[in-house]
Amino acid sequence: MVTRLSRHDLSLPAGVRAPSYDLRDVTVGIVHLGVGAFHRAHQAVYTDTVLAADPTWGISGFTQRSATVRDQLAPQDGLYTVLERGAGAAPPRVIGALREVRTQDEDGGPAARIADPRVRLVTLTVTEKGYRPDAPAVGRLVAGLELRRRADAGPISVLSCDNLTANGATLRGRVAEHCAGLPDGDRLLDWITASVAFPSCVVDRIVPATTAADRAVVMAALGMCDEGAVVAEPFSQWVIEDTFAAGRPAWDATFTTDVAPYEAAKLRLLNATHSLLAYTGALAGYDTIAAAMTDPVLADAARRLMTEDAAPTLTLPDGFDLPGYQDSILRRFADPALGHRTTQVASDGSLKLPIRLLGTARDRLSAGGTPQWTALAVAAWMVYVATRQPVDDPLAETLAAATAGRAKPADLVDSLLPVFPDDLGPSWRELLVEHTARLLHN
Ligand SMILES: NC(=O)c1ccc[n+]([C@@H]2O[C@H](COP(=O)([O-])OP(=O)(O)OC[C@H]3O[C@@H](n4cnc5c(N)ncnc54)[C@H](O)[C@@H]3O)[C@@H](O)[C@H]2O)c1
Ligand SMILES: O=P(O)(O)OC[C@@H](O)[C@@H](O)[C@H](O)[C@H](O)CO
Repeated sequence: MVTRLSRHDLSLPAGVRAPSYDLRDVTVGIVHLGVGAFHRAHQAVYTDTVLAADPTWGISGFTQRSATVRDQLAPQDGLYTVLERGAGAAPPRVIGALREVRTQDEDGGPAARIADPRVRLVTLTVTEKGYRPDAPAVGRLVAGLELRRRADAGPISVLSCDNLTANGATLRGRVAEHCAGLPDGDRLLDWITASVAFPSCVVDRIVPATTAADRAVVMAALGMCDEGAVVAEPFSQWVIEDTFAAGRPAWDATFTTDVAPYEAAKLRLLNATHSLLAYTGALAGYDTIAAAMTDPVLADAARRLMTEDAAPTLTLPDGFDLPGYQDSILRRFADPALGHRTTQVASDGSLKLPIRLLGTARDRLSAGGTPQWTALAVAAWMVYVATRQPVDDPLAETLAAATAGRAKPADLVDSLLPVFPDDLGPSWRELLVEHTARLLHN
């Protein structure tokens, strides 16, 4: 039988990097909500790197929807491997930063941990869905902040690491809305205003869902079974607004006073293009983003979405190398090593498109421009929704009902436009109808 990765046997083969600190020295300073693949390949890696110098920033991770990740990681004492794939990949690395992994019902859940005075930071990766009013993550966070207030456990910071616009301010807004519905919500909100910081940050690393084949590669490298392994590209970036209330780890990140220019560049260039490739690629029969990038028509559309539509809307940080950034995005997408599935990136479009694409469309239209490639991406989503039922989206039922029997391009566009928060006007609708007609007749 193959041994399972655990702290009792960390005799890893040469070529596999192990934690450089003693796991027994690490105490918990961070509570993380949503222990998905991305957290394990991004924030937990940055944190792992600082633990030798400061072991007070271990992570207590709480799963949000199921016990699967707890069952994968708890028997491994929170240890797991990050396997980099693609040009310049580093050797496999075992991460020890996750010192606890629990479901939200265990040991008082995240609330009890957030009330612990040694905890000074809460981080979240709960997807775009996790910020909807019906999602539980914000309520769990607020319950923890209330317990912390009552325990007089001191200031704390809350850092959203999801792909949202102004993720810190957005989360602060959701927290305030949640407090407004509580019996003693005003008192809690006053305490939050005085004691809790919500810095914004921009996260970037492509981390596809782990497959059984990935786990087999990790097992061959480790000589041990690792149920919690994650696969990532070598590239990693984190730009963080440096406004923490109770200290922070000395992460090897970019700290700044204003993340907004970085955020717009990342969402409107990288994520928008990712969505374009996901929908047009899936409609053309490509399984992965890299396969879609082998199609010259789609690769050209990806470049032109960035250069013709998104770039003119951006105010870039000083010294930002725009052509280099755009080239690097296309190179990253084209790397076949990752196998990022078009259907994974295509999920939750009703929530992602307003964040990634509609800001560019609005800005180009109000400047008198014609955002052709942005319209192509949104039209491709519309055709995808109409032809790939059921789609993976929190509004799946609404989308199915809206598009049922809508075979004509104009009808399809009119059935789906109300899903978005803003009406961008008749010329936008016309652009969508043109692209939808072309896609439906291809
Ligand atoms: N994977 C990437 O390449 C990547 C890169 C940058 C940013 N991100 C951000 O991280 C998020 C998670 O990505 P991932 O790859 O870890 O996905 P994943 O599917 O591996 O994990 C998703 C996590 O979100 C939680 N979640 C999902 N729906 C929720 C809901 N309604 N309420 C509360 N929690 C919910 C899940 O329980 C899980 O912990 C993304 O949505 C994105 O915002 C991901
Ligand atoms: O993770 P999601 O579902 O919000 O979006 C899918 C991808 O576009 C995204 O994860 C990118 O890979 C990532 O944002 C790169 O940093």
